[in-house]
Amino acid sequence: MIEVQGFSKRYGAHTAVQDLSFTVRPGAVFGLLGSNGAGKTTTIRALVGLTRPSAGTVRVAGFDVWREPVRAKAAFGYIPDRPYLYGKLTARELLRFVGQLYRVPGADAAIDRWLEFFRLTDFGNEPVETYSHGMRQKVAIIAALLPDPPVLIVDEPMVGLDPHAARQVRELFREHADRGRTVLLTTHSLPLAEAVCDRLVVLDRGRVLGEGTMDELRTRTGTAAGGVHGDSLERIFFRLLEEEQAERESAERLGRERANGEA
Ligand SMILES: Nc1ncnc2c1ncn2[C@@H]1O[C@H](COP(=O)(O)OP(=O)(O)OP(=O)(O)O)[C@@H](O)[C@H]1O
Repeated sequence: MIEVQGFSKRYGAHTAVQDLSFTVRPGAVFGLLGSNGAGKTTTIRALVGLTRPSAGTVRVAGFDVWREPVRAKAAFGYIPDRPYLYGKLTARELLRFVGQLYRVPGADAAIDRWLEFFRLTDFGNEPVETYSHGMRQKVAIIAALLPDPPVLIVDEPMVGLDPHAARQVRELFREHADRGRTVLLTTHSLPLAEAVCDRLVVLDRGRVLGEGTMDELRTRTGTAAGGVHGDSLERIFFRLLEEEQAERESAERLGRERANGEA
């Protein structure tokens, strides 16, 4: 379970996220979508204990991440958008280290299975610094999933992955949730979000433009009819952005008219 209540983050005068609330229940994959700079990574960083909220609370598995960090952190796996991995360690050494940290029973056998799954077996004893971007991403994904965490928090999982691995990862997230676990992910891949997410929130400039299931968002934006297969979320996404822009322009126009009237 993930609970975000009234979360805001300010950097000086700039508000990166404004009053964001959502809940992700066990069994669900929840997608956090939005344009560049919308506030997705900021939200994820608050949830994993890297960015302190300016206001509001963030809870994982029932624990406030900032009041009970150790208990909260034991409950989630985190796949960052730019994973930091100890480059001098081999993938096996690094993953054994993670296994020991989380006291994963039978970690060695599980690591072998994971390396095989991601076609990394032949590279398992090579230092991670020699890995390609996609191979590192796979190691970061294994590190997060090895302890089989109740909550999985993922920032841009598909960057650098080949199509085969991208499909494997998409299925892994779905299976993780289907086993009663909680998955939160951010992505720019609308097809991924549409295929795997049960609920979505669309952010722009730190504010929520829309939240709900695909069906709820279709109804809310009136995008149910037409289009080609698989483009639903794209149409929803652009409709929400258009609505927001129209509202902003109308508010600005009103402001100008008032100012002119008073002058
Ligand atoms: N450490 C920081 N100091 C100042 N401003 C920051 C900091 N981190 C993020 N921001 C600002 O907060 C806003 C949200 O950034 P964030 O990284 O959360 O966006 P994002 O939705 O993840 O974008 P992207 O899709 O490009 O990764 C941006 O305007 C960014 O410039």
